[in-house]
Amino acid sequence: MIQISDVTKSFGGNKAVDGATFDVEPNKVNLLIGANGSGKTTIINMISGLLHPDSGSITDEGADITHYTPDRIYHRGIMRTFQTPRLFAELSVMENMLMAAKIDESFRHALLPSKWSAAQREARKKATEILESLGMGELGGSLAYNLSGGQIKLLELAKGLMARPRTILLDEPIAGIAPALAHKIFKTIRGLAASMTFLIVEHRLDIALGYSDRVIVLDDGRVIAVDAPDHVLSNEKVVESYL
Ligand SMILES: Nc1ncnc2c1ncn2[C@@H]1O[C@H](COP(=O)(O)OP(=O)(O)OP(=O)(O)O)[C@@H](O)[C@H]1O
Repeated sequence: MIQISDVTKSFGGNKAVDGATFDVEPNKVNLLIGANGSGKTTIINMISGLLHPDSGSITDEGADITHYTPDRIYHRGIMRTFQTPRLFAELSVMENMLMAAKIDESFRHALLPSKWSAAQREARKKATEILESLGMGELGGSLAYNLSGGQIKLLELAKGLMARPRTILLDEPIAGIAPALAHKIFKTIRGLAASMTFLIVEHRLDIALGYSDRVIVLDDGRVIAVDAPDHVLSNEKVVESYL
C-alpha cells in the first residue's frame, strides 16, 4: 500500500498540495479527482519521484520513498504514464514496447550478447501478449505516428505494463478518447486490478466511476473526501467544490 501523509508542495507562493493524506489501496482502482489545478498531477509527480514534497511523507509497503529518485521508484515496481503520451513516433509499436522493457539486473551487469538476445526474446514475447490483451496484436509493425489518439493512449498503457509494475499511476488515460475505446481501456484496467494497483487521475467521471473501487477527491490541494464511486457524486463537499 502507498500512503501519502500530510504532504505539502508549493510552487513559489502557490500551495499546489496542502497537507494531503490518503492511501492508495492495493489491488484496487483508486480514482483521484478534483477541479483543474487542485493538485492531482503534482501528487502523481511526487509519488513517481519527479518532484519531492516540501513536507510530509510517502511510503510504499512501509518503506519511506519520499525522497527517492524516479529510477528507484520505478525499480520498486511503481510505474506512471503522462497526460501527454511520450512515444517514439518514428519507431514501430513493437519497438516502442521493447524500449519500455525492464531489463533484469543480472542481464545488465553480465553484458553477454547471448543473454541480451534471450532477454530480448522474452521482452518481445511479453510485448506481444500485452498488445494482444489490449486488442492491438495486429499493430506491432505499425509506426507509432500512424496510430489514432485512442491507440496512442492504449500504447502508453501497454508500455507501462512492460515493466511488470505492482502499482501503476495513470494521468488522464482516456482524455480525448471516443467513448467506446475509453470503456475498453477502463475494462482492461478493471481486469488488471486483480493483480495490480491503480491510481488514476481522470476527469471523465461518467466513464471512470463505473470501473473504480474508491474515489479520492482533492480541492485546492486538500483531500476533502474518500468515498465509494456510487456515493461520491452526492457527497455535499464534492458537489460544492467540484461538480
Ligand atoms: N511546475 C510547476 N510550476 C509552477 N506551478 C505549478 C507547477 N506544476 C503545477 N503548478 C501549479 O500547481 C497547481 C496544481 O497543479 P496540478 O497540475 O497538480 O493540478 P491538476 O489537479 O493536475 O490540474 P488539471 O486537472 O488541470 O491537470 C496549479 O495551480 C498549477 O498551476
